[in-house]
Amino acid sequence: PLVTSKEMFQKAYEGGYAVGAFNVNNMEIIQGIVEAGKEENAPLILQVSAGARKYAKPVYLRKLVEAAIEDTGLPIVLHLDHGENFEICKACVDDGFTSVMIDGSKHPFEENIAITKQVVEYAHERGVVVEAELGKLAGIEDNVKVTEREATFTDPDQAVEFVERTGVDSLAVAIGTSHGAYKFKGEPKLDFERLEKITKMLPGFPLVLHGASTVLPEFVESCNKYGGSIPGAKGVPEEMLKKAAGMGVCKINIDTDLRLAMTASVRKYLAENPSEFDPRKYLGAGRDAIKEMVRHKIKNVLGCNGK
Ligand SMILES: O=C(COP(=O)(O)O)NO
Ligand SMILES: [Ca+2]
Ligand code: NA
Ligand SMILES: [Zn+2]
Repeated sequence: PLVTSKEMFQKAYEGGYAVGAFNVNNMEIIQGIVEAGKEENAPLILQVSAGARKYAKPVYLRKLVEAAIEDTGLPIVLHLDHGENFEICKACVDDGFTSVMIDGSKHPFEENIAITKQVVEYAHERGVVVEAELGKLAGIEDNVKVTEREATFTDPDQAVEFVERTGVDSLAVAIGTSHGAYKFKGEPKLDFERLEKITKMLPGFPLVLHGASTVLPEFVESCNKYGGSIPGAKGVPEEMLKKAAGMGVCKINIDTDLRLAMTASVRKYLAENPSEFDPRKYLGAGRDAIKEMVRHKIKNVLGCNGK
């Protein structure tokens, strides 16, 4: 059924595991993810960004998610990822989403609180849960000195005040991750002391980890081998994700690993089958790769299989 993440996160928190939040843009991506969830009997969060709504049109994504629920009977959350303003959050609440993120992290603290409260009020009245964000995800570690970079991370004391004043249901925290395939220049590192402190100060409160793709080497190598060029791509080691899942993190966002699984497989298929031109062949190969990757994440990283 279509569900909110309320119970999902409570169970995840108590069970010391996390639920996967996978970005969706088309049929094959959704099918790959949902097939994996079915095989592992896992709850799923299918998240739609503003870009996905523009690419596929809201109605197609909504109907595809409805189809996934009808086809599998899994508990599935339809979530808006990185809602930039009240309007898009409202549109998704009105559109039947069960969860929305209002990403006010680029605003000053008080503005972030104000816009988040506005979304919480509208969403809660309609039984929809809200994710917000405090702190800025680090950009690529270019010439930003560590101290400056740390300054953009989530402040634990502010997090407590933010949650109390907004009534938000979950909070995305910045502890060193960033979006995309180039997360670290040097050794991957997350600020677990900070995560520990936030977890202790907000016991039982669900935290969300963005920018959590591992940037799986097998797909990076395959992309580069079959005509791609993504040198130096690097993500979050799976051991770190497991550690975070055992703490207050209940939702782990994965988009880049989906993109790499699809892209690596399509490149490989086309390179190995030059005379093939049936989209079902190469999109099917991408779908299979996504399914296997998501199964691996559910079983070996998130721990939400059979939950
Ligand atoms: O946070 C994410 C995805 O992050 P990745 O780029 O690491 O998959 N979406 O909101
Ligand atoms: Ca943000
Ligand atoms: Na957890
Ligand atoms: Zn994100």
